[in-house]
Parts: sequence; C-alpha cells; structure tokens
Amino acid sequence: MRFLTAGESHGPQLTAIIEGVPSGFDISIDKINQALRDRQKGYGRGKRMNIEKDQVRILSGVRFGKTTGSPITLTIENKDYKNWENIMSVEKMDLEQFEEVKSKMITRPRPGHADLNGGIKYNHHDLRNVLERSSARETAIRVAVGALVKQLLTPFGITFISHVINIGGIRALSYEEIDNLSIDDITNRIELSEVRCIDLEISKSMKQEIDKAKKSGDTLGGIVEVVVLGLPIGLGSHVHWDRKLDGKLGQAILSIQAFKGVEIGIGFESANLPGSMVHDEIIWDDEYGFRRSTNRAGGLEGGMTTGEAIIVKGVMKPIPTLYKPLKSVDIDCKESFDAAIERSDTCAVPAASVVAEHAVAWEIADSFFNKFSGDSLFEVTNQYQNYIKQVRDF
Ligand SMILES: Cc1cc2nc3c(=O)[nH]c(=O)nc-3n(C[C@H](O)[C@H](O)[C@H](O)COP(=O)(O)O)c2cc1C
Ligand SMILES: C=C(O[C@@H]1CC(C(=O)O)=C[C@@H](OP(=O)(O)O)[C@H]1O)C(=O)O
Repeated sequence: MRFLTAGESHGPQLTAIIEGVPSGFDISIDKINQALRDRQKGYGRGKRMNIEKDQVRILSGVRFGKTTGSPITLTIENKDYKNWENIMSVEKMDLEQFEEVKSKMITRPRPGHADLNGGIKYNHHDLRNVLERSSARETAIRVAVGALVKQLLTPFGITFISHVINIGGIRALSYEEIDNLSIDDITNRIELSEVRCIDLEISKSMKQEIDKAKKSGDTLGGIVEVVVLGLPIGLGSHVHWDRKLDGKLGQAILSIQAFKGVEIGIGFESANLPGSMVHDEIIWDDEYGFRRSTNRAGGLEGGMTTGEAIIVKGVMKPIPTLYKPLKSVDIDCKESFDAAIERSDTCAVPAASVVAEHAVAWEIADSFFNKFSGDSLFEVTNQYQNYIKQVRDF
C-alpha cells in the first residue's frame, strides 16, 4: 500500500489518496471522525482548534461502506480557509491584494520550524510558502489515513493504544509499568484525561505545567507511547534493511512534525544493562504457542514482530513558535529581530499521541498486507488463517 497527502494549512482542504487497499473491508466514517476529534481535543492547543471541526469525506474507493479495491480518496476541509482566501489564492496576485498578502508575509524565520531551510531551499522570500505545508495541520489527514487502515486490521484482532507519558518533564507510567488495569480501564482513563495520560492525578500536574508555560510565552514537548496488540509473529522481515518493521516505525514516528527521538521497547535503557536483563526468554504456552516471559524488546526482534505487544515511544520537542520569541534574522535586511509569531499551540503532545498511533497503524497495516497480500478480504483472510495454522503447528 502507499499514500500521498496534499494540502496547505490555510488552503481549502487536505487530501490523501491511498492505493493498494483490498476489497470487501468494512469502513466506518464515524470511526475516522472519532480519531479526528481525539486529535483535536488535547489540552494545550491554540485557537485554531476552535475553528476547525475536522470531518473526513471519502470521495472514492468505498461503496456502501465497503472498500472496492480502487484508490481511496479522503479529504478534510480547512474551515479557517474562509479567513485566508485572499492570502492563499491560486490566482496571480493583483495590486489590491498586495497589502493584505504583505501583512501575512513571514521574513523572520522561527528557530525550530522549517521556515529558514525551506525558504533557502525553495528560494521563497515569503516564508509562508514553507510554513503552509510544513505545518502539522497535515497530521489531520494522516490520522484519517491511519484511522481508515486500522479498520482493515480489525477482522484480525489487531488493536492500538496511544497515550502521553511525559509533558515538560512531568512523567507518567508507561504501558509496561501499569499493573492491574484492563485494556478497557486504560482506554477509559485516556479518554477522560485532557492530556491523554492514564494517571488522572498526573494529568492535572501536566495541565498545570502547560498553563505555566503558556503564561510565560513558552512551549512544552514530551513523550508519547503507542502500543499495538494482537499481532501475529513475523510481520516485517530480517532480509532487507527497508523491510525491517522497527526501521519503518522509526521513520513513521520521526516523520511527525517536531518528533526528534524514537524508542522501541526498553530502547535507550538497554545501554545500561547486561544482555541477561535485556533479552526476553522464550517460553512455550500450550494455548498460544511460542511466547516471551518479558517484553523488553517491545515486540520486535530482527525487524519482525515477536507476537508480543509492539511498544514504541516518540519524543516531541517543544513547539517552535514562541510568544516570547527567540532571536532570528530578517531574511531581507539581514538584521537581528525577534522571530515571527504565528498563532500557535503551547503544547501539542496529547494531539501528537493520536498522530503517532495512526502513523504506526499505517506501518503495521502496510506490513500486514505485504505478508498477507491479496485483492480481497476473502483472499487475505485465507492467507492469514493458513499462516496462523502454520505458526501453531511449527
Ligand atoms: C499536532 C502538532 C501540532 C503542532 N503545532 C505547532 C504550532 O502550533 N506551532 C508551531 O510552531 N509548531 C507546531 N508543531 C510543530 C511544527 O510543525 C514542527 O516543529 C515544524 O514543522 C518543524 O519540523 P521539525 O520540528 O520536525 O523539525 C506541531 C506539531 C504537531 C505534531
Ligand atoms: C492546524 C493545526 O495545527 C497547527 C500546526 C502548526 C504548525 O506550525 O505546525 C501551527 C498552528 O497553525 P495555525 O497558526 O493555523 O493555528 C497549529 O494550529 C492542526 O493540528 O490541525
């Protein structure tokens, strides 16, 4: 499977085309819209989220609620476009527009954003041309894509959880450290927390930290965790660098705006431990077959799933646009100024946890349909069931 997205932050809409989805799978628009709502509602976001009411439209590839095997086109309207029509026009600029366009021109690149590198690379002297596409507005359509392909995995019992385990240094337990909570309890708590954190007391401290940062014109980053349950052994492959699922998940997470680190299983901590405390012993379970007594590897060995939960964390840096800006240089006169201020979030880690979940979902779905390839649900299901039997009898 593959997909492309298009669209500017303040343009008319975001679009995605997904290719390679087999036929016969149930698709619920409500489920995609629920994921879009989850992405929008995290605490710490700026005023833009009051304007947008993200809802997907499916323009091709689905008929009467089922995939047809044809390319699937998704769109999300940018409600804010009506306030930017003149500034984002595709027509040649006329003189009357000039003053308005000039008022929104960006010439003082924000440290930490794509402005300066993108401006130099594409030879733009209005850095808005860079900002519009580098903006994480694009994550809305990526979530829609992920929420669609997640539904292709439902018949095979594969499910996803995402949550926040750190905001600005306020830490919460990660999935492996949580005892005595059912998956339903975990998901209910994430739903209830405005920062998508399982611990509701820590959620309060995280919110306070966000309020503090906002008051001082600053921003915060953090850590998100994505957990994938119900995977068979053997998605991904050890035979080529670009088929290794851990590598693909790394790319998926690091492709999200502002993500600067990724960790699988105990990841960085394994540098401090001997092998006996890092690797997961292999056991035989009469009901499940081969299993691991622990899951420090985070569900991946040799670029392939082990059958245990995939556990992947991503580190998000603080938002680059600061209301108390850092120093920058005006690209025209080359003098030092405060960086540009564009309406902005204080902390988007809760929103980004939803984005990370859906970016991971894409990679899992892609690996799943690589392994169990077929043009229809029927064909894929046959392949899947044969393989599960093969694994059971191994
Ligand atoms: C959900 C989400 C919301 C974001 N909101 C903002 C924002 O309001 N202001 C901002 O300057 N950056 C925001 N960012 C981060 C920038 O888009 C990102 O830092 C920028 O594109 C540069 O890319 P890089 O940080 O990956 O190098 C957001 C990122 C995400 C994932
Ligand atoms: C629009 C979204 O996020 C935007 C991401 C973003 C950035 O620079 O990445 C900057 C802000 O854009 P604006 O200036 O229009 O408010 C965020 O609101 C979204 O997540 O849907």
